[in-house]
Amino acid sequence: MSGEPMSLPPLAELRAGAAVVSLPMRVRFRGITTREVLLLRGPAGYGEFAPFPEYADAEAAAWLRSAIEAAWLGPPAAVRATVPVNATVPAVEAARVPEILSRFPGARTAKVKVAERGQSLAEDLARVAAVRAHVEHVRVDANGGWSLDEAEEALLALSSDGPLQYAEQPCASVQELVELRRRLADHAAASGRVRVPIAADESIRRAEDPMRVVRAGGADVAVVKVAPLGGMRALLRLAAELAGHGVPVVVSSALDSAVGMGAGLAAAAALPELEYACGLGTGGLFEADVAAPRTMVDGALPASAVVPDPERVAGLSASPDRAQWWLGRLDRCHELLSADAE
Ligand SMILES: O=C(O)CCC(=O)c1ccccc1C(=O)O
Ligand SMILES: [Mg+2]
Repeated sequence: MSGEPMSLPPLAELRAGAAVVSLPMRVRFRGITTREVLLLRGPAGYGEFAPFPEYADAEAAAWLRSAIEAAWLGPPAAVRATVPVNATVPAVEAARVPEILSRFPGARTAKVKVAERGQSLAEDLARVAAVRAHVEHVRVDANGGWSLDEAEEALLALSSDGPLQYAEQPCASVQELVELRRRLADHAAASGRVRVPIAADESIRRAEDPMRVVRAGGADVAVVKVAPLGGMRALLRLAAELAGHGVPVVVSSALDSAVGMGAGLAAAAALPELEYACGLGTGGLFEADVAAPRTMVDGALPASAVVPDPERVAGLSASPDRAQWWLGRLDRCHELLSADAE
């Protein structure tokens, strides 16, 4: 299924190089304030196994495949040394926008979270306006939080005083994305303005998903993440297939630690075409990380791997019961991958 033959290391080898950390976040994001990560050490470097806790083992197994690729095989050949990234602005009040943007020095693109549960369109409009005052290209991410009608209304309002680069997952289902894209095309034709492009994120989790949403006519752009897709090489194969359909990709993080970010940056650095800034700048959302933060220069990050700092890793160690939980998950996902390989 993964294409590239890569033999599965024995479980004992994975366990020997495993460390579980818990990273504190500066702001609540995706409903969480700490991010747990299991680091793996292999002959080619480090890998990150960090599926969100609520994911089932079958889905989490793809993340393990990705971690093993990073630590046992290493990155694919790069065609660029640095990767432009976007600022990621959580659903904070507009007054906090300058403080958030200051963590992304030189970024010319910002992604703004919208449609947060319990918030209003007025708050989204204020947050996006505050971002527009500082950043050239603005995209929004609703995480599927709008109904079709809400998305139509919100996107027209949010693009009334400046273009949106795209709207990421405005509605939850592929069908809604298709219909929204149609409605937005009608508005564009009637107003003479450009249509707001749609990017699919949550609609793309497994390797077969992106082609499904693209064929249905639900996406102009594909948000792709290394770990859920099963690794850097799996992402590159997908990007090539999408390029054949005229759909560019945006490589993003899944709130990765500095190690996991290395895999995203390496995949982005290996893409033949890179049209958009990548969502790989979220390291700044952590209060502490397993390695010194990469330095963002002119809105870009170096694509090189980092080595976790043992002192930081020790200081960020998860509690013994959380570490046990992660090791149990590692065992189960390893078992799933070995059944797959038979
Ligand atoms: O794309 C970015 O700018 C950062 C990554 C990001 O937003 C994200 C991180 C973890 C989980 C979900 C998402 C998301 O894109 O919705
Ligand atoms: Mg998203």
